[in-house]
Amino acid sequence: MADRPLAIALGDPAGIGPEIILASYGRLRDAACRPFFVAGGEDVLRAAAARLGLDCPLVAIGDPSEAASRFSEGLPVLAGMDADYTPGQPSEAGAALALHSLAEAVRCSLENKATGVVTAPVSKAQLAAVGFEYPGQTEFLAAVCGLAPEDAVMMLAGPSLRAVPLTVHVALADVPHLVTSELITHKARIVAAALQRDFGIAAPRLAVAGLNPHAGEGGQFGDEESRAIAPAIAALQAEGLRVTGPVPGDALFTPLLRSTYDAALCMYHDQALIPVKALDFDQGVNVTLGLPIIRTSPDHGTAFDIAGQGKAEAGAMMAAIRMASDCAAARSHG
Ligand SMILES: NC(=O)c1ccc[n+]([C@@H]2O[C@H](COP(=O)([O-])OP(=O)(O)OC[C@H]3O[C@@H](n4cnc5c(N)ncnc54)[C@H](O)[C@@H]3O)[C@@H](O)[C@H]2O)c1
Ligand SMILES: N[C@H](C(=O)O)[C@H](O)COP(=O)(O)O
Repeated sequence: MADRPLAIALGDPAGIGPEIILASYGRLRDAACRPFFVAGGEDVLRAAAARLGLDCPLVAIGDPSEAASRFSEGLPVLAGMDADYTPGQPSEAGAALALHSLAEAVRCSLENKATGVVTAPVSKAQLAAVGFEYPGQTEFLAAVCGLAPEDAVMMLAGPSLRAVPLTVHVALADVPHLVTSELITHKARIVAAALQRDFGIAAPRLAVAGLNPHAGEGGQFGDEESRAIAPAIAALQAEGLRVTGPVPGDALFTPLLRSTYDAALCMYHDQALIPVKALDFDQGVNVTLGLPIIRTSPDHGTAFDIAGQGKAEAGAMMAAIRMASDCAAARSHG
Protein backbone atom coordinates (compact mmCIF):
# COMPACT_ATOMS: atom_id res chain seq x y z
CA MET A 1 0.00 0.00 0.00
CA ALA A 2 2.60 2.53 -1.15
CA ASP A 3 0.04 5.34 -1.39
CA ARG A 4 -1.44 4.92 2.09
CA PRO A 5 -1.60 8.58 3.15
CA LEU A 6 -0.23 10.39 6.16
CA ALA A 7 -2.80 11.80 8.59
CA ILE A 8 -2.23 15.42 9.62
CA ALA A 9 -3.64 16.54 12.97
CA LEU A 10 -4.83 20.15 12.64
CA GLY A 11 -3.29 21.46 15.86
CA ASP A 12 -4.80 24.44 17.68
CA PRO A 13 -6.88 26.30 15.06
CA ALA A 14 -5.98 29.65 16.69
CA GLY A 15 -2.27 28.96 16.12
CA ILE A 16 -0.22 28.81 12.95
CA GLY A 17 -1.16 25.18 12.26
CA PRO A 18 -3.80 25.89 9.58
CA GLU A 19 -1.57 28.22 7.57
CA ILE A 20 1.54 26.00 7.67
CA ILE A 21 -0.56 22.99 6.63
CA LEU A 22 -1.95 24.93 3.66
CA ALA A 23 1.50 26.19 2.69
CA SER A 24 2.96 22.69 2.99
CA TYR A 25 0.29 21.29 0.66
CA GLY A 26 1.06 24.00 -1.89
CA ARG A 27 4.76 23.21 -1.87
CA LEU A 28 4.63 19.42 -1.49
CA ARG A 29 1.71 18.61 -3.79
CA ASP A 30 3.97 17.89 -6.73
CA ALA A 31 6.96 16.65 -4.73
CA ALA A 32 8.05 13.05 -4.30
CA CYS A 33 6.25 12.82 -1.00
CA ARG A 34 3.50 10.59 0.29
CA PRO A 35 -0.04 12.03 -0.04
CA PHE A 36 -1.64 13.34 3.14
CA PHE A 37 -5.00 14.43 4.49
CA VAL A 38 -6.03 16.62 7.39
CA ALA A 39 -8.19 15.13 10.13
CA GLY A 40 -10.99 17.72 10.29
CA GLY A 41 -11.06 21.51 10.21
CA GLU A 42 -12.35 22.14 6.69
CA ASP A 43 -14.01 25.45 7.66
CA VAL A 44 -10.92 26.50 9.62
CA LEU A 45 -8.63 25.76 6.68
CA ARG A 46 -10.93 27.50 4.19
CA ALA A 47 -11.09 30.61 6.39
CA ALA A 48 -7.31 30.61 6.89
CA ALA A 49 -6.72 30.33 3.14
CA ALA A 50 -9.15 33.21 2.47
CA ARG A 51 -7.58 35.43 5.15
CA LEU A 52 -4.05 34.86 3.85
CA GLY A 53 -4.96 34.92 0.16
CA LEU A 54 -3.73 31.38 -0.39
CA ASP A 55 -5.02 29.59 -3.45
CA CYS A 56 -5.43 26.15 -1.92
CA PRO A 57 -8.40 24.03 -3.03
CA LEU A 58 -9.80 21.73 -0.34
CA VAL A 59 -11.38 18.34 -1.03
CA ALA A 60 -13.77 16.94 1.58
CA ILE A 61 -13.32 13.19 2.02
CA GLY A 62 -15.30 10.70 4.06
CA ASP A 63 -12.53 8.15 4.47
CA PRO A 64 -8.70 8.18 4.36
CA SER A 65 -8.76 5.73 1.45
CA GLU A 66 -9.99 8.60 -0.80
CA ALA A 67 -6.99 10.82 -0.01
CA ALA A 68 -4.36 9.46 -2.41
CA SER A 69 -6.53 9.55 -5.55
CA ARG A 70 -7.79 13.07 -4.80
CA PHE A 71 -4.51 14.60 -3.56
CA SER A 72 -3.71 16.29 -6.87
CA GLU A 73 -7.18 17.96 -6.93
CA GLY A 74 -6.82 19.68 -3.58
CA LEU A 75 -5.86 19.19 0.07
CA PRO A 76 -8.00 16.29 1.33
CA VAL A 77 -9.80 17.04 4.61
CA LEU A 78 -11.72 14.44 6.58
CA ALA A 79 -15.22 15.82 6.99
CA GLY A 80 -17.12 16.05 10.24
CA MET A 81 -15.05 18.05 12.77
CA ASP A 82 -14.79 21.84 12.81
CA ALA A 83 -14.69 25.08 14.78
CA ASP A 84 -14.49 28.84 14.18
CA TYR A 85 -11.22 30.32 12.89
CA THR A 86 -10.02 33.11 15.19
CA PRO A 87 -6.22 33.30 14.81
CA GLY A 88 -4.35 34.40 17.90
CA GLN A 89 -7.34 33.87 20.19
CA PRO A 90 -7.30 30.33 21.57
CA SER A 91 -10.59 28.97 22.88
CA GLU A 92 -11.93 25.81 24.46
CA ALA A 93 -13.82 24.98 21.25
CA GLY A 94 -10.55 25.25 19.31
CA ALA A 95 -8.69 23.09 21.82
CA ALA A 96 -11.47 20.51 21.63
CA LEU A 97 -11.11 20.43 17.84
CA ALA A 98 -7.33 20.05 18.17
CA LEU A 99 -7.84 17.11 20.50
CA HIS A 100 -10.46 15.45 18.25
CA SER A 101 -8.23 15.89 15.24
CA LEU A 102 -5.24 14.39 17.07
CA ALA A 103 -7.27 11.42 18.30
CA GLU A 104 -8.74 10.81 14.83
CA ALA A 105 -5.35 11.03 13.08
CA VAL A 106 -3.87 8.55 15.55
CA ARG A 107 -6.86 6.24 15.21
CA CYS A 108 -6.50 6.19 11.42
CA SER A 109 -2.86 5.27 11.83
CA LEU A 110 -3.46 2.55 14.43
CA GLU A 111 -6.12 1.07 12.12
CA ASN A 112 -3.66 1.14 9.19
CA LYS A 113 -5.82 3.61 7.24
CA ALA A 114 -2.94 6.07 7.46
CA THR A 115 0.76 5.35 7.32
CA GLY A 116 1.64 7.73 10.15
CA VAL A 117 0.68 10.93 11.92
CA VAL A 118 2.05 14.45 11.54
CA THR A 119 0.80 16.73 14.28
CA ALA A 120 0.54 20.50 13.82
CA PRO A 121 1.24 22.42 17.04
CA VAL A 122 -1.07 22.30 20.03
CA SER A 123 -1.06 24.37 23.20
CA LYS A 124 -0.58 22.17 26.24
CA ALA A 125 -2.26 24.74 28.47
CA GLN A 126 -5.31 24.91 26.16
CA LEU A 127 -5.54 21.13 25.95
CA ALA A 128 -5.34 20.85 29.74
CA ALA A 129 -8.29 23.25 29.95
CA VAL A 130 -10.46 20.77 28.00
CA GLY A 131 -9.45 17.78 30.10
CA PHE A 132 -6.33 16.46 28.34
CA GLU A 133 -4.52 14.62 31.11
CA TYR A 134 -1.08 14.30 29.54
CA PRO A 135 1.87 16.71 29.76
CA GLY A 136 2.33 16.49 25.98
CA GLN A 137 1.35 14.58 22.86
CA THR A 138 4.33 12.25 23.26
CA GLU A 139 2.91 10.88 26.52
CA PHE A 140 -0.60 10.72 24.99
CA LEU A 141 0.74 8.69 22.07
CA ALA A 142 2.41 6.23 24.44
CA ALA A 143 -0.89 5.72 26.26
CA VAL A 144 -3.05 5.23 23.15
CA CYS A 145 -0.47 2.77 21.80
CA GLY A 146 -0.70 0.80 25.06
CA LEU A 147 2.83 1.71 26.15
CA ALA A 148 4.33 3.15 29.33
CA PRO A 149 5.29 6.86 29.12
CA GLU A 150 9.01 6.05 29.03
CA ASP A 151 8.52 3.81 25.98
CA ALA A 152 7.70 6.79 23.73
CA VAL A 153 10.91 8.73 23.20
CA MET A 154 11.00 12.33 21.95
CA MET A 155 13.75 13.16 19.48
CA LEU A 156 14.31 16.56 17.87
CA ALA A 157 16.01 16.24 14.51
CA GLY A 158 17.35 18.75 12.03
CA PRO A 159 20.02 18.74 9.34
CA SER A 160 22.71 19.62 11.94
CA LEU A 161 21.77 17.47 14.89
CA ARG A 162 19.51 14.82 16.44
CA ALA A 163 18.94 15.24 20.17
CA VAL A 164 16.86 13.26 22.66
CA PRO A 165 15.77 14.63 26.04
CA LEU A 166 15.92 11.88 28.71
CA THR A 167 13.48 13.77 30.91
CA VAL A 168 10.86 15.78 29.06
CA HIS A 169 7.87 17.73 30.38
CA VAL A 170 8.93 17.97 34.02
CA ALA A 171 10.14 20.77 36.28
CA LEU A 172 13.91 21.33 36.18
CA ALA A 173 14.01 20.79 39.96
CA ASP A 174 12.82 17.21 39.46
CA VAL A 175 15.44 16.28 36.86
CA PRO A 176 18.31 15.09 39.12
CA HIS A 177 16.06 12.50 40.78
CA LEU A 178 14.78 11.26 37.42
CA VAL A 179 18.27 10.70 35.96
CA THR A 180 18.74 6.97 36.60
CA SER A 181 20.80 4.28 34.89
CA GLU A 182 17.60 2.38 34.15
CA LEU A 183 15.98 5.29 32.31
CA ILE A 184 19.18 6.04 30.36
CA THR A 185 19.69 2.45 29.21
CA HIS A 186 15.97 2.07 28.40
CA LYS A 187 15.76 5.19 26.24
CA ALA A 188 19.18 4.65 24.62
CA ARG A 189 18.10 1.19 23.43
CA ILE A 190 14.88 2.64 21.96
CA VAL A 191 16.83 5.40 20.21
CA ALA A 192 19.37 2.97 18.74
CA ALA A 193 16.63 0.62 17.48
CA ALA A 194 14.64 3.50 15.95
CA LEU A 195 17.69 4.96 14.21
CA GLN A 196 18.17 1.56 12.60
CA ARG A 197 14.52 0.91 11.71
CA ASP A 198 13.28 4.36 10.75
CA PHE A 199 16.44 6.22 9.69
CA GLY A 200 18.48 3.44 8.06
CA ILE A 201 21.55 3.87 10.29
CA ALA A 202 22.99 0.38 10.62
CA ALA A 203 25.18 0.92 13.70
CA PRO A 204 24.05 4.14 15.39
CA ARG A 205 26.49 6.15 17.51
CA LEU A 206 25.04 7.79 20.61
CA ALA A 207 26.72 10.44 22.74
CA VAL A 208 25.38 10.84 26.27
CA ALA A 209 25.51 14.25 27.95
CA GLY A 210 26.47 14.91 31.52
CA LEU A 211 24.01 16.75 33.72
CA ASN A 212 26.36 19.01 35.64
CA PRO A 213 28.98 21.56 34.53
CA HIS A 214 32.05 19.76 33.15
CA ALA A 215 30.12 16.48 33.51
CA GLY A 216 30.54 16.82 37.28
CA GLU A 217 34.30 17.59 37.28
CA GLY A 218 35.14 14.27 38.93
CA GLY A 219 32.36 14.60 41.50
CA GLN A 220 33.03 18.20 42.56
CA PHE A 221 29.80 19.49 40.99
CA GLY A 222 27.36 16.64 41.50
CA ASP A 223 27.22 12.85 41.48
CA GLU A 224 24.69 12.08 38.71
CA GLU A 225 27.53 11.26 36.29
CA SER A 226 29.20 8.70 38.59
CA ARG A 227 25.95 7.41 40.14
CA ALA A 228 23.82 6.99 37.01
CA ILE A 229 25.21 8.20 33.69
CA ALA A 230 28.63 6.48 33.52
CA PRO A 231 27.26 3.11 34.72
CA ALA A 232 24.51 3.29 32.10
CA ILE A 233 27.06 4.00 29.36
CA ALA A 234 29.19 1.05 30.52
CA ALA A 235 26.13 -1.24 30.47
CA LEU A 236 25.16 -0.13 26.97
CA GLN A 237 28.72 -0.59 25.70
CA ALA A 238 28.74 -4.09 27.19
CA GLU A 239 25.66 -4.85 25.06
CA GLY A 240 27.62 -3.81 21.98
CA LEU A 241 26.01 -0.42 21.45
CA ARG A 242 28.24 2.43 20.25
CA VAL A 243 27.84 4.86 23.14
CA THR A 244 30.20 7.54 24.42
CA GLY A 245 30.11 9.95 27.37
CA PRO A 246 29.31 11.47 29.74
CA VAL A 247 30.15 14.44 27.52
CA PRO A 248 30.02 17.92 29.12
CA GLY A 249 26.85 19.61 27.89
CA ASP A 250 28.72 22.71 26.71
CA ALA A 251 31.03 20.65 24.48
CA LEU A 252 28.48 18.20 23.06
CA PHE A 253 27.19 20.48 20.30
CA THR A 254 30.44 21.89 18.90
CA PRO A 255 30.70 21.23 15.14
CA LEU A 256 33.56 18.77 15.71
CA LEU A 257 31.73 16.69 18.32
CA ARG A 258 28.47 16.74 16.36
CA SER A 259 30.25 14.87 13.60
CA THR A 260 31.08 11.97 15.97
CA TYR A 261 27.55 10.79 16.81
CA ASP A 262 24.16 10.15 15.21
CA ALA A 263 22.12 11.28 18.20
CA ALA A 264 22.84 13.03 21.49
CA LEU A 265 21.05 11.71 24.58
CA CYS A 266 20.58 14.74 26.81
CA MET A 267 19.49 14.85 30.42
CA TYR A 268 16.68 17.40 30.25
CA HIS A 269 14.29 19.09 27.80
CA ASP A 270 16.13 22.34 27.12
CA GLN A 271 19.59 20.72 26.99
CA ALA A 272 18.36 18.82 23.93
CA LEU A 273 15.93 21.26 22.35
CA ILE A 274 17.87 24.52 22.57
CA PRO A 275 20.68 23.42 20.22
CA VAL A 276 18.29 21.92 17.65
CA LYS A 277 16.06 25.01 17.61
CA ALA A 278 19.08 27.34 17.57
CA LEU A 279 20.70 25.52 14.65
CA ASP A 280 17.72 24.33 12.60
CA PHE A 281 14.49 26.04 13.77
CA ASP A 282 12.92 26.18 10.30
CA GLN A 283 13.81 22.58 9.51
CA GLY A 284 13.54 20.93 12.92
CA VAL A 285 11.28 17.95 13.47
CA ASN A 286 9.98 16.45 16.69
CA VAL A 287 9.72 12.70 16.09
CA THR A 288 8.41 10.14 18.56
CA LEU A 289 10.56 7.00 18.66
CA GLY A 290 9.52 3.59 19.95
CA LEU A 291 5.89 3.65 18.81
CA PRO A 292 4.22 1.10 16.54
CA ILE A 293 3.10 4.08 14.43
CA ILE A 294 5.12 6.89 12.86
CA ARG A 295 4.64 10.33 14.42
CA THR A 296 6.37 13.60 13.58
CA SER A 297 5.67 17.27 14.30
CA PRO A 298 7.37 20.59 13.57
CA ASP A 299 9.83 21.68 16.27
CA HIS A 300 7.90 24.86 17.08
CA GLY A 301 4.72 25.66 18.93
CA THR A 302 1.42 27.38 18.19
CA ALA A 303 2.98 30.85 17.77
CA PHE A 304 -0.30 32.56 18.71
CA ASP A 305 1.57 35.90 18.51
CA ILE A 306 1.88 35.70 14.70
CA ALA A 307 -1.06 33.45 13.75
CA GLY A 308 -3.06 34.60 10.75
CA GLN A 309 -0.56 37.29 9.80
CA GLY A 310 1.26 35.48 7.00
CA LYS A 311 4.53 35.50 8.95
CA ALA A 312 4.75 31.80 9.81
CA GLU A 313 7.49 29.75 8.14
CA ALA A 314 6.26 26.35 6.94
CA GLY A 315 9.72 24.77 6.66
CA ALA A 316 9.53 22.72 9.86
CA MET A 317 6.04 21.45 9.00
CA MET A 318 7.22 20.40 5.55
CA ALA A 319 10.27 18.73 7.11
CA ALA A 320 7.96 16.84 9.48
CA ILE A 321 5.82 15.60 6.57
CA ARG A 322 8.90 14.60 4.58
CA MET A 323 10.43 12.79 7.56
CA ALA A 324 7.22 10.84 8.22
CA SER A 325 7.15 9.92 4.54
CA ASP A 326 10.79 8.77 4.65
CA CYS A 327 10.26 6.78 7.86
CA ALA A 328 7.27 5.05 6.26
CA ALA A 329 9.46 4.11 3.30
CA ALA A 330 12.21 2.84 5.62
CA ARG A 331 9.72 0.67 7.53
CA SER A 332 8.21 -0.78 4.38
CA HIS A 333 11.67 -1.75 3.13
CA GLY A 334 12.88 -3.03 6.50
N1 LIG B 1 4.75 20.60 18.34
C1 LIG B 1 3.99 21.14 19.31
O1 LIG B 1 2.82 20.80 19.44
C2 LIG B 1 4.56 22.20 20.22
C3 LIG B 1 5.94 22.45 20.29
C4 LIG B 1 6.40 23.46 21.14
C5 LIG B 1 5.50 24.21 21.88
N2 LIG B 1 4.17 23.93 21.78
C6 LIG B 1 3.15 24.75 22.47
O2 LIG B 1 3.11 26.01 21.79
C7 LIG B 1 2.73 27.02 22.71
C8 LIG B 1 3.62 28.22 22.51
O3 LIG B 1 4.96 27.84 22.84
P1 LIG B 1 6.23 28.79 22.73
O4 LIG B 1 5.78 30.22 22.71
O5 LIG B 1 7.18 28.33 23.74
O6 LIG B 1 6.90 28.42 21.34
P2 LIG B 1 6.52 28.80 19.84
O7 LIG B 1 7.37 27.90 19.01
O8 LIG B 1 5.07 28.75 19.62
O9 LIG B 1 6.99 30.32 19.64
C9 LIG B 1 8.29 30.78 19.95
C10 LIG B 1 8.65 31.94 19.03
O10 LIG B 1 8.93 31.43 17.72
C11 LIG B 1 8.04 32.04 16.76
N3 LIG B 1 7.67 30.97 15.82
C12 LIG B 1 7.26 29.72 16.15
N4 LIG B 1 7.01 29.03 15.05
C13 LIG B 1 7.28 29.82 14.01
C14 LIG B 1 7.21 29.64 12.58
N5 LIG B 1 6.83 28.48 12.01
N6 LIG B 1 7.53 30.70 11.80
C15 LIG B 1 7.94 31.87 12.33
N7 LIG B 1 8.03 32.09 13.67
C16 LIG B 1 7.70 31.07 14.49
C17 LIG B 1 6.86 32.57 17.55
O11 LIG B 1 6.22 33.63 16.87
C18 LIG B 1 7.53 32.96 18.86
O12 LIG B 1 8.10 34.25 18.72
C19 LIG B 1 2.81 26.41 24.11
O13 LIG B 1 1.50 26.28 24.60
C20 LIG B 1 3.42 25.04 23.92
O14 LIG B 1 2.80 24.07 24.70
C21 LIG B 1 3.68 22.96 20.96
N1 LIG C 1 8.66 19.59 23.87
C1 LIG C 1 8.29 19.93 22.53
C2 LIG C 1 8.93 21.19 22.08
O1 LIG C 1 9.17 22.07 22.90
O2 LIG C 1 9.12 21.34 20.89
C3 LIG C 1 6.82 20.16 22.42
O3 LIG C 1 6.31 20.62 23.64
C4 LIG C 1 6.05 19.09 21.80
O4 LIG C 1 5.84 18.03 22.67
P1 LIG C 1 4.78 16.90 22.30
O5 LIG C 1 5.14 16.41 20.94
O6 LIG C 1 4.97 15.87 23.36
O7 LIG C 1 3.45 17.55 22.35
